[in-house]
Amino acid sequence: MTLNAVGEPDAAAVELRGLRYRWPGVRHDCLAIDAFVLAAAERVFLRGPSGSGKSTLLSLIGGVVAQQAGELRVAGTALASLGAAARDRFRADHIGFIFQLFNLLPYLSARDNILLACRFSAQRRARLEAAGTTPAAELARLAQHLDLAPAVLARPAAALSVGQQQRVAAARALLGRPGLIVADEPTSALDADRQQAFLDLLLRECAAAGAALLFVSHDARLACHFDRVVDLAELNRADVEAQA
Ligand SMILES: Nc1ncnc2c1ncn2[C@@H]1O[C@H](COP(=O)(O)OP(=O)(O)OP(=O)(O)O)[C@@H](O)[C@H]1O
Repeated sequence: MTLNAVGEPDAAAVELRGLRYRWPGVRHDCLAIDAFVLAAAERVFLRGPSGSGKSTLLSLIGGVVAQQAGELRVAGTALASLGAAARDRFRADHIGFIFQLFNLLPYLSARDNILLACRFSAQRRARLEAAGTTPAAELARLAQHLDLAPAVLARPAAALSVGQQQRVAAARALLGRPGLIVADEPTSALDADRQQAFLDLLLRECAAAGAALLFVSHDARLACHFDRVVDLAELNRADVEAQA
């Protein structure tokens, strides 16, 4: 358990109860989860067969889609109490997403891609200010840890290698110290050595920022680096076979 500035336990990074979700036009629930908690600063490896609902769960946690039943809290806030625009703002403030294909803006420089995280979130900027730093200084610190040289930061995202894009996506997720980092198969495009190096960096930065990490991967070799392994096929009571 982690304590906040006034010595109280931090709210769980994610807390869900009785969650159900059915994609529009589909006859079966995609997700039916009785309970799942990701504690503040906890690191969970989420696995499950293809089609078991991992990306759907991440979309719900990120407020990209809205749950149809049950309770879903992120950093203590019930997402059902927020409209779509407020969920977008909440995501920008509190969640750093790293996607499988990184979702960088190709014509913006690596530096501007990373700074976007703070441009869209006053809370991220405020957290850095409270820590006595600035987005530019924090970017420089992260870039050094993530082995992104100034010449690389100046290049358009479209001109970066896959490994560089991945580290830029990680810096963008981490900038402004959100309490939750969500990573959807971020290592699938890398060879084994670079997967391990990237995971080490991500775990170190999450620990330094006190951020919880929800990491989706098919690669069981990475699971030993996490506090807990969760198998969505066991957690999810929806009839996934019926959806196939
Ligand atoms: N936009 C959508 N509309 C309708 N059905 C969807 C949509 N997105 C996903 N699904 C369905 O929801 C189920 C779960 O998909 P999801 O992408 O969450 O699985 P996953 O565990 O992330 O799979 P993978 O490991 O292959 O990425 C699948 O049956 C899929 O076809």
